[in-house]
Amino acid sequence: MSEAAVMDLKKIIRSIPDYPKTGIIFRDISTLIAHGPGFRQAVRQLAAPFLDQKIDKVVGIEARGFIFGGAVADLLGVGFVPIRKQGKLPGEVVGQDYELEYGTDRIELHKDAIQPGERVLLLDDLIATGGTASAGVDLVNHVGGEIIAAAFVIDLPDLRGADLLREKDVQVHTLVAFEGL
Ligand SMILES: O=P(O)(O)OC[C@H]1O[C@H](OP(=O)(O)OP(=O)(O)O)[C@H](O)[C@@H]1O
Ligand SMILES: Nc1ncnc2[nH]cnc12
Repeated sequence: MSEAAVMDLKKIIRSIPDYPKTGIIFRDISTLIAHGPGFRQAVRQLAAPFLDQKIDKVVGIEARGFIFGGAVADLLGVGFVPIRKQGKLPGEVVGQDYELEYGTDRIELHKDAIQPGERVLLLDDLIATGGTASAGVDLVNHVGGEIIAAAFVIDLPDLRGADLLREKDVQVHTLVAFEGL
């Protein structure tokens, strides 16, 4: 990073209690991405461990993973591939069901978006239970990509999602952690 002061990104992320339901504290990255220097720092910190890792593709998970994934792909000088919620991608897809901290869902990936053997960095804003990211890893593996790592701005360690990924031998990179739900 340049001479610019290093910011505490945690202070720029807004926390909203009882959203989307009672008991959940929503960690809202909209305040971070609206903060120019904070957003830039987050993108640079997400990409930093991977500058020399010969990444071929960044895969970002809808919707908030697109914001960071697109910027990190640009910084690494590689292509960006979206994983989207069911029914949004127009080409032939592979899909995976998964459980969320607050519900269930299905995500999809274009079958031809990643070539066999390509080195993939998975990106999302936040890891909670790890259900979403784990499904994303499975999709990338299914089309023959090699997951090099998964990177997130926010870790909710009490929900053990990062541990789940590590148990699947995925390297995990996170920038800030919020204890509790
Ligand atoms: O680790 P997990 O328990 O799976 O939760 C993390 C996921 O939940 C949020 O996305 P959400 O499904 O709310 O979608 P959005 O980005 O479209 O708001 C977040 O952006 C992650 O993708
Ligand atoms: N607590 C939380 N805040 C923001 N996004 C989330 N996705 C899953 N859990 C979340």
